Parts: sequence; structure tokens; C-alpha cells
Amino acid sequence: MEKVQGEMEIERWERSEEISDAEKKVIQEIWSRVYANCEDVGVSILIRFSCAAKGLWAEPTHVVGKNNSNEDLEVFFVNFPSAKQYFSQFKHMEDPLEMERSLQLRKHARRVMGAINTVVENLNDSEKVSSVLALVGKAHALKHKVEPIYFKKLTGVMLEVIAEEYPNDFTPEAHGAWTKMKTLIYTHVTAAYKEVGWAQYPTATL
Ligand code: HEM
Repeated sequence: MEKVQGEMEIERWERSEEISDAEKKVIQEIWSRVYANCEDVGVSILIRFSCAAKGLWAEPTHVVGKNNSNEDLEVFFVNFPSAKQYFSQFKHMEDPLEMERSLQLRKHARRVMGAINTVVENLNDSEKVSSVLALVGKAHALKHKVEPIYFKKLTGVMLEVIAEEYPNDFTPEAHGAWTKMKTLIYTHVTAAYKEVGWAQYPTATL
């Protein structure tokens, strides 16, 4: 049977970026700590999501569970204001504190973390990984109509936040493993976008 473009994309990824068993272990060990703080880290990631671009996040002070500052939220949406356009309940909010309380943001944080948790738990089951990320990709393309480039940004921010929150665990080896994890998520998600015929891909840049 002829392969669709998405499948070829994933095959290419599998050849070049295979995550070794040792790297899977490193990812799973760090993730178990991250996931124990699921909601706080998830909210931090989503808040930071759009922080870096304008340099407003030059000196991060955020500590999980301690300093959910409104500065975080302000920076998040100031840098990529269009990210908030996708969220019906807070797209018109300007007050960072109000946004921080947004149940929709917290709900999405939990969902993002839950989906990544399933991927991490199933790193040895490539079919499960593909199916979870294909569902995420298709829903965000068809239902939420999110530009796929935001996934690159969000997964990059995920790495930054994890590196800052768990500096002792985030060795160069861990960094390498998590970079592959980031690529894995993005490759599968964008393959799903292509599969459903997302027209804009990959012209947008952030
Ligand atoms: C690794 C990255 C991400 C994961 C794992 C993820 C996961 C999810 C999941 C599991 C849901 C709920 C099920 C569904 O409706 O599809 C969801 C909903 C949603 N996601 Fe994401 N997402 C990610 C990134 C993004 C990004 C980058 C955006 C926008 C910039 C976004 C916007 C949305 C919106 C608007 C909803 C619906 C929210 C609602 O109904 O309240 N997601 N996401």
C-alpha cells in the first residue's frame, strides 16, 4: 500500500532520531518528577509558552508551586498574543491575574500534561505513541485550528521549564534525550496535520 506523507515523515524521524533505551529511562525518570507536580508545571509551561521572544523572560524567577506570578502570564500572551485567540474563555482577558485563574488554561495544562504522560509511559510502544499524537494533531488541526508551529514553541518551552525546575537532573544527556522527545512530538503532530490536509503548513514562523 502506498504510504501517505505523514507516515514517511515519521519513518524519517525514526531513522534519524531514535530514542535509545537509556534515553527513554532518563526521560521517564525526569518525567515522574515533573508529573508529580503536573498542574503547576503544566500551567508554568503554558504561561511561559510565549515568553521568550521579546526577551521579557530574561531572568526567570518562577518556582513551581511557589511563585505563580502574574508576570508569567503577562509575558506569555504579550509575546504571542495570537496564542490566546484559540481559547474562547480568555481570549479577551488582559489582566494576567484573571487569566491565571482561568479554568480553561488550567484544564488545557492538565490535558497537555496527560497526553505527554501517555507518550512517556508508552515510549516502548511506537504504535501507541503515534496514535496518541495523531489524535492530538488531528483535533488541533480540525477542531481547534491551531497553527502547527505553536507546537514547536510549546514543546521548546516545555524543555526550558523542565530544565529550570530540575536543574540537577537535566544533564547534557538528559537534554539530548528530551530534545529527541520534543522532535518526536512535533514530528507526529505535524504529520497528522499533513494527513488532514492542513494547507498553511509549514509556512508560519514564530
Ligand atoms: C504538546 C502540545 C499539546 C497537547 C499535548 C495538547 C493536548 C490537548 C488535549 C488533550 C485537548 C483536549 C482534547 C481536544 O479537544 O483535543 C486540548 C484542547 C485544546 N488545545 Fe491543546 N494541546 C497541545 C498544544 C496546544 C497548543 C499549542 C494550542 C494553541 C496555541 C492548543 C489549543 C487547544 C485548544 C484551544 C483546546 C480546546 C480547549 C477547550 O475546549 O477548552 N493546544 N489540547
